Amino acid sequence: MSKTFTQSDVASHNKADSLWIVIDGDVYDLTKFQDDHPGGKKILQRVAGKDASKQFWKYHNEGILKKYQKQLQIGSLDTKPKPAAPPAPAPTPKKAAPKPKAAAAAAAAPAEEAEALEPFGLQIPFADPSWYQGHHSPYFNETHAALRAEVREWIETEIEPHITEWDEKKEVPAEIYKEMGRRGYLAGLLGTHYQKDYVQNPIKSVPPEKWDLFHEMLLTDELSRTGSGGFVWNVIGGFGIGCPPLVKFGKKSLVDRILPGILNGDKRICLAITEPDAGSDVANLTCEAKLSEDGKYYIVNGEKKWITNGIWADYFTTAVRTGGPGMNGVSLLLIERDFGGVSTRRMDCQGVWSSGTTYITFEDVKVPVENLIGKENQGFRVIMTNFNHERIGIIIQCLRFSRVCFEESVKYANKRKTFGKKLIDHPVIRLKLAHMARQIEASYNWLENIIYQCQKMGETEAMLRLGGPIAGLKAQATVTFEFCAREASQIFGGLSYSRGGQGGKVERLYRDVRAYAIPGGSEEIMLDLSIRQSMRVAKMLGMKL
Ligand code: HEM
Repeated sequence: MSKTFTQSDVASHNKADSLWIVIDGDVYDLTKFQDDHPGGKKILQRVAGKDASKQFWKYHNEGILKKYQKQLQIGSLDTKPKPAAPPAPAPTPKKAAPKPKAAAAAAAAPAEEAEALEPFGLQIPFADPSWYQGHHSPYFNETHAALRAEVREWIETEIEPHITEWDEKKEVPAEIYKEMGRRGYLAGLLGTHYQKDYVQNPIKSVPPEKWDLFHEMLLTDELSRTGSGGFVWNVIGGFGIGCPPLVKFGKKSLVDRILPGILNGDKRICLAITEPDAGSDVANLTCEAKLSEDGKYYIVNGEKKWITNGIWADYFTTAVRTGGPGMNGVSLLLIERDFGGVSTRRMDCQGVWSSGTTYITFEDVKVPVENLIGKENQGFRVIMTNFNHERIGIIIQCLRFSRVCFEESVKYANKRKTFGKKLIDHPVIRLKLAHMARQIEASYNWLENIIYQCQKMGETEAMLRLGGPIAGLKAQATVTFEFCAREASQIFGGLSYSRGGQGGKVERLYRDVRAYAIPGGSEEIMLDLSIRQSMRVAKMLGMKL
């Protein structure tokens, strides 16, 4: 914005028919906007011609300026200091104190030699993982820092300002999913190495051969800073659980035919397992697939419920019954919408509004046998393997949402005053923050350890040995999220009871809590499994009691 004004220029626009104000040295013309201002026009007229920064920040958060700046800002005051480099995010993170040769070799350096990375972000303790604040980490290096800067910039400029609007509309523009493909993100979110052979544009900031599971974790984590389960599930929900079985167990011809379209963001895929009468009890699902007499097709009939992204999906990775009762009669089929006989309708749910939760019916859908994923009647194992990846995704999202609740609370507690003091100066508020932080950090450290184990173990070993801990951490993460959403809501008071505005993120996340605590294995099932599975495997491996 190149135009500059003096304080007295602004002061002459102090009436309803020409209403200018100053916020942080920038000049805004609110003449037309005043009638649409949700806080009312009189309140704006009272500060017309003046510096209203203090009043503005009392009632709004940063998102409002980002959203309206282009439309309303007409220039800046001549007294505004020339912009210094923005405080965050740091554009090109470097080592804090690089040793000779260390910077270049950082990505490959053994963990114990790694230096702390430069601080990044707002530096609010616990609002980001500690390695963002210059703490040492054996897991993260410069390629992670580069990805972090890339994703955060995109989220802060292109995504966050629109999140509330998309949530209310219950839809994210299709263009955003396409952009996920264009940026190469989808090819790195499959719990595997980076799928570089299937994408036109690999990720800008990380060479494919350097990609590891910590990049994947970081990408999901930064997407979750939007504070919207609906957004995260829209862009990676169906994909992150529907696509890995195809990549890991699909026939090469099938993968070669459909994977490029998915990873480049042109086609969408989802996972269809849950049924009206079979949630966590996957072994008892009833959607049937009968082999045709000529052995070339399966004919699929049945219903699926609570399927994320189903209304927009081109492909459905679907659990079907091909054999007798129980887990040994279950297979996985890749059903294509184009086959016909697939109907989808949106379900109205408590949370994750923009994720497109769907009810699906399959009526005499003819599916070629080439679309079988894995072996007939051995789909249960594929589903179980996939659950670990799904649950890790849920854990990452829940812990970041907990951080968002914490961050929003800290910022608000530092500006809101009650009984003559800022909220942060009341011990009872600090106690709430402390209980949030201790749970977030303990859970996150367990998460890092599990990601590291996944990185080191093979698929089958990870399924067996990590199934228990991942289930336990999933429960831990959803309980932490529920706690943080509740406490943040208490700190925000009425502002988190109404939608939008300063408490908007907290209100939305509070609504999203159950979408994390129930699917992917409910807390009760997870806690039980965490012990059962861990004991079973330990016994196999020689546990002595
Ligand atoms: C660029 C200038 C401004 C814009 C774009 C703007 C925009 C908005 C928006 C979108 C809301 C709805 C709530 C939200 O989403 O946060 C709102 C609420 C409000 N605004 Fe503004 N506003 C501006 C300036 C001001 C100023 C200068 C004041 C005070 C002098 C003010 C006072 C309020 C109040 C009291 C509310 C209601 C807050 C609540 O519901 O708790 N606004 N504004």
